[in-house]
Amino acid sequence: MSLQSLSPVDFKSWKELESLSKHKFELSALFNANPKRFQEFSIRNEDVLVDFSKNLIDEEVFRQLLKLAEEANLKKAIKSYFEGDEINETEGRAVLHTALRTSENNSARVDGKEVYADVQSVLAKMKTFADQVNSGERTSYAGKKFTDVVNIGIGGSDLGPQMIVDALAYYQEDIKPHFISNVDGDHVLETLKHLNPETTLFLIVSKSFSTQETLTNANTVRDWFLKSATQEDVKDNFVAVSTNISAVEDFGIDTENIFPMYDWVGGRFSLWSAAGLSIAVSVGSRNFQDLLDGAEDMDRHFKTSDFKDNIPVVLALLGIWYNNFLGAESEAIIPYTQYLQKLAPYLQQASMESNGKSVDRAGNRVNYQTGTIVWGEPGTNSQHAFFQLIHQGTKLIPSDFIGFKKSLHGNSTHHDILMANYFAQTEALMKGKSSDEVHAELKNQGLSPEEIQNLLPFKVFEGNKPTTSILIDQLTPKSLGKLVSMYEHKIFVQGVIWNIFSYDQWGVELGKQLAKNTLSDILSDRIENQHDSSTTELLYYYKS
Ligand SMILES: O=P(O)(O)OC[C@H]1O[C@](O)(CO)[C@@H](O)[C@@H]1O
Repeated sequence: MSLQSLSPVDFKSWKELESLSKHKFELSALFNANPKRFQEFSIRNEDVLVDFSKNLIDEEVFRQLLKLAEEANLKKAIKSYFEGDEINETEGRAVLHTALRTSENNSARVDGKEVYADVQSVLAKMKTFADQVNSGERTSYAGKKFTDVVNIGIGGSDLGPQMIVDALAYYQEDIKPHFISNVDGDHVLETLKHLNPETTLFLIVSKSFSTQETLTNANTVRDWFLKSATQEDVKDNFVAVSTNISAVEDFGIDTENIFPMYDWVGGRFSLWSAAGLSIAVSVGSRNFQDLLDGAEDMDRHFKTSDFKDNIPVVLALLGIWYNNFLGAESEAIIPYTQYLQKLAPYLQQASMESNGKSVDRAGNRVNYQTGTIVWGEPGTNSQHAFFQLIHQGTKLIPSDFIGFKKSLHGNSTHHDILMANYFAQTEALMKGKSSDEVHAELKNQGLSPEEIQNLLPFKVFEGNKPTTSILIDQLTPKSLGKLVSMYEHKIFVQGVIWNIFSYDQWGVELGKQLAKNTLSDILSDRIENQHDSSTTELLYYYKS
């Protein structure tokens, strides 16, 4: 069953929201008017607290946003998503990354076909592999314990695993992880410079096994490896993760060393699959399972909670409110932990490759905004980089502040300072600083009335900047699984309401095609392909 094609602009709630968006939402006034605002606009789910009370909404806006979800038939869509219907219609596929972490009824069905046993057997193979590598039972061609593992992949075959491995560095095994994604030879050679072929394990991850960057990098790495080893040794140090088994075999990888992926798991949602082998190897199979369990907890919450108490649904609706009604173009992700420094780049692909669409499910050009621009950096670094613009610039940038009650290494002096900044920033963004306050402050500093007048406009903070505080007990594999799953479902909900197909990515194809022609022009004596004059001149300049 496919998702229905309903344009959101035709919904009654959409029109209501349009007229509500003309109101002024003063956060301080809203808090003063409702002493229970925090209680009403926050959701607690086990170790996760989401406080969305510092958003530019009142009770009526929230009610209409929830209605919007109802009118978009979200309930039915969630059912189709979890039941493995072919909701990725343009590619004729189900979207079932959730099946990779389900334990419910020992069952997962894709278009009516039971896949649970197969998923579990791949997972078991991954865990055994990771355990054997980490215990030293599985050695390199030289009979040595692996000291390094290199993931070669790009996009979803890199960003998710890399983000998780980085985020869980505290839980890391002895083996050192590396990631090669860009087809930038300098980066490949820079990485190889520090590696010993006798103790390095290579994981080639490519769902299609046809991605130019990954295959080029894999070939370069294999050539480097063969300078010290033989073709026969490839089977001990190279492993592949792919749906394209025959292409992997052609590359020379032993059938035993192939971990399958599924076409019903999109690349950008594949970290839970064998594409996450670098995670299982880096942090161990137990932690990988905890990651899956955490994601499943959030899946359950998403599937069963009323929309008003449903974290992914509420986050998605807030995003739609800012994007479609208040004119925001982007949203910032600000984790208050360095471990999550790759979260924003990961979410950029997950969100922007999914919802960066301008054609609705009926094939018509949409007449409303869709996917937002996602960006961010960890606090407090971001405070010293781009917070000036969030505080005093002209753009509306709703921001997610992700913080943890406890640090991992237990240094409370640092953690309290870090979290003081987390709380202070959301408060400062909301409250701002009025001209009266600035006036009093400058007067106290002994400035003359004229000096005060000159300086005052620059020191005023308008405030009223929206933030959502996501406060989690501690960064563990389980809580991380929950956090990632939460954002995955937020993306799904937004796609349903925007009436777009979130799970294809045709928009990346054109550049790939042109790059092939351009490469042939670079490699041949003459430029044979038709280009615009700018590109032609640039190519001549490059070749000269
Ligand atoms: O795993 P593959 O097939 O090499 O693809 C890598 C990435 O390329 C894309 O198809 C496009 O960028 C992504 O969706 C995907 O994650």
